[in-house]
Amino acid sequence: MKITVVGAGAVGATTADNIIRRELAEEVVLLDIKEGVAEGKSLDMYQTAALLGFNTRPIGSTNDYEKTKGSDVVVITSGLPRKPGMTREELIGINAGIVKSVTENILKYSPKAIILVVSNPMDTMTYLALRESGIPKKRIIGMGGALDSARFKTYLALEMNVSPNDIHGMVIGGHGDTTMIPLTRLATYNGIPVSRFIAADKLEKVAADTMVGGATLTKLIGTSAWYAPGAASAMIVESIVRNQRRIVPCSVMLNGEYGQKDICMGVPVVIGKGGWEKIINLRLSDAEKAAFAKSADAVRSMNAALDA
Ligand SMILES: NC(=O)C1=CN([C@@H]2O[C@H](COP(=O)(O)OP(=O)(O)OC[C@H]3O[C@@H](n4cnc5c(N)ncnc54)[C@H](O)[C@@H]3O)[C@@H](O)[C@H]2O)C=CC1
Ligand SMILES: O=C([O-])CC(=O)C(=O)O
Repeated sequence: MKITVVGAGAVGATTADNIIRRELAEEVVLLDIKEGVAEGKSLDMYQTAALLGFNTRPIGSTNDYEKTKGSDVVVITSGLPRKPGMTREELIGINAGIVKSVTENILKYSPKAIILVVSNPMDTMTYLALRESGIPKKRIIGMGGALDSARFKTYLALEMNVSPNDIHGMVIGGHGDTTMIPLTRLATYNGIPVSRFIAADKLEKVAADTMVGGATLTKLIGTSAWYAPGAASAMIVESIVRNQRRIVPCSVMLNGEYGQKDICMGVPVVIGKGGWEKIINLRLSDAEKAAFAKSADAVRSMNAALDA
C-alpha cells in the first residue's frame, strides 16, 4: 500500500503524521512545491519511528510526481488556507488552479488512485477534481463532514460533560459556515437522543457553534485548523485501506440522492476499499430537507464560479 499526501503544510503534514503512526501503508509520500519542505517534514516524521515504533516510511518530494507513482490513495491538501474574517469560498480563485493541476499530475502517475480532496472550498474542489479527471465518481471523496461531525460531537460532549466517544452524530450538507447541517434530531448519547439531556436552546447553540467551528479556530489561531482536519482525513484513509466500511459524511457526487444532481455535497457514505461504496439515504424531516436544498443552492452557485 502506498499513500501520497499533496501539500506539506499544516493539514497535509498532520494527515501524513496520523497515517504513518497508524501504519496505514508501507510508504507515505509527502509532496509540496516549496523546495525542501516535504523532504524536511518527512525526515522529521521518520525520526519519530525510533520513538513511537512504527514501520511506515515517509518520503518527501519537491514537486516530483514520479515519486508518487503507483499510489493507492492520494490526499490533496495543497492550497491556501483562510485568514480570520474570510470565508472558505473566497479561496476558490487560487485553489481551483492548484487542485486542477495537482489532480492531473497525480493521475498521470497513479491512474487508479482513490482521491481525498481537502483543499477549500472543499465541495467545489471535489466537484472540480471529478469533472476534470473524469475518473469513476466513487474514487473521489471530499473531506468535510468527518471533521464537522467531530466538532459537533465535541460541542455536544462539552455541553453534556460526557466523553465525545459516547456521542454519535453527523453533519451533512456543504462544508461552509452557513451551508452545513448538524443533524441534532438524530444525535445520540450511546443511542439515547441527546435532546433528553440538552435543552432545545442549548442544542441550537451547539449546532450554531458547530457551523462556525472552522471560523472560530481561524480567529483564535490566525490561520485555519489542522489537528482535527488531519485526524479526520486519516480516519477516512484508514476506512479505505483497511476496508472498514465505516459510515462517514463525505462530499460525493449526487445523482438524484437527497433530491440533487450534478453536485458534490456531504451525505453519509460507506467508505471502503473502492472509495465511497454507497450513499445512506437518511429520512430527513421537512426542515432538514429544506436546509439541504438551500445548502445545495449555495454550493451550486460556487461551482458555477469555476466557469466564470
Ligand atoms: N476540508 C476541510 O475540512 C479542511 C480544509 N482545509 C483546507 O486545506 C488547505 C490547506 O490548509 P493548510 O495545510 O492549513 O495550509 P498551508 O498553507 O499550511 O499548506 C498548504 C500547502 O500547500 C502547498 N502548495 C500550494 N500549491 C501547491 C501545489 N501546486 N502543489 C503542491 N503543494 C502546493 C503550499 O506550499 C503549502 O505548503 C486549505 O485550502 C484549507 O482551507 C483546512 C482544514 C480543513
Ligand atoms: O475553516 C477553514 O477554513 C478550514 C476548514 O475547512 C475547517 O477547519 O473546517
